[in-house]
Amino acid sequence: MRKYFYRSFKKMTATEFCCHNESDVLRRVIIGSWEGYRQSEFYIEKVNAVQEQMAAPARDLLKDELEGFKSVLESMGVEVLVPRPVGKIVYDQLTPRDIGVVIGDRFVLCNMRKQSRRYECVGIFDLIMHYDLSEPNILIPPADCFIEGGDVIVDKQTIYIGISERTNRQAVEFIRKNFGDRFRVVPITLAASTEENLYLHLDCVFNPVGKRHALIHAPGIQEVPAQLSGDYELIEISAAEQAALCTNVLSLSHEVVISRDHDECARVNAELRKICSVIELPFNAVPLTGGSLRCSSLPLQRKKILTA
Ligand SMILES: NC(=[NH2+])NCCC[C@H](N)C(=O)O
Repeated sequence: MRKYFYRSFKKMTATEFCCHNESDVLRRVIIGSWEGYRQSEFYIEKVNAVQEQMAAPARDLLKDELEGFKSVLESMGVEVLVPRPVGKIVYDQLTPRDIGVVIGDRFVLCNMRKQSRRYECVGIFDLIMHYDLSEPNILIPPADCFIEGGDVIVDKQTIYIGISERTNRQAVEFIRKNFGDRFRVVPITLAASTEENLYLHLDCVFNPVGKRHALIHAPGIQEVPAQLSGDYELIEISAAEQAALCTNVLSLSHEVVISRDHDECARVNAELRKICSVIELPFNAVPLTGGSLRCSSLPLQRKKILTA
């Protein structure tokens, strides 16, 4: 295993993009917005099996839980931004993770597979367009490249990319071309979803936590790359735990993680408590749409303190 050490890094301006590690200290994040959820029946597209099978969450519960998420983040010193409701053509802005991703000091604006999510990014334009003309820091992938942020994990000088229902091989080429000089790029092909388990994005089956651990549901990956067992101490997640989206935690640092307070996540939370502190949050509404805490958050800035 490679050795890493921690040190404090240069000061960042408020608008700078910065994400080098999944568990660097979170400074600035966009979270899901419940406002405008399912405004117009006409534009609703059930985009995954969970949405097909479950009743849609109540707006009041979405509001309470997302406001609870915001309060916890703010109490931990994180600046929280919320997308502006786009309007009736976008029925769901609960999981901003997928519409963009910060890699290093650049923002990739994602090409979404599902038509109902194609214009979701309009809600975050005000939050990402900073007019520093010296720096082309927002990348737009080519038209044949589908990529969603839930399939992209940046950690320890590596970009892991899930090849999934939503992200294709062209995404790997695009990422290699733009970031290959600075990051190792490791594609991970997800297994086909089963009746019980939806393997929608990489972060539903794999997620680094703490300094050197990672949560993993190996059956959700076609072939687990050797790098993963080399780089991490892996914590295995059962099928029932995967279905409850137990991998989908949000790291605030390598010392603190926010996880779902749910019976099915109790064992995983106990395992996590051995390596960091765990803030357990009631979060049952967004998971009825197929995402959990990682999906409901889009980090724009993490203080880079882990260097090789
Ligand atoms: N990063 C994630 N796992 N996101 C989950 C997204 C759920 C969302 N409703 C969709 O199906 O597109």
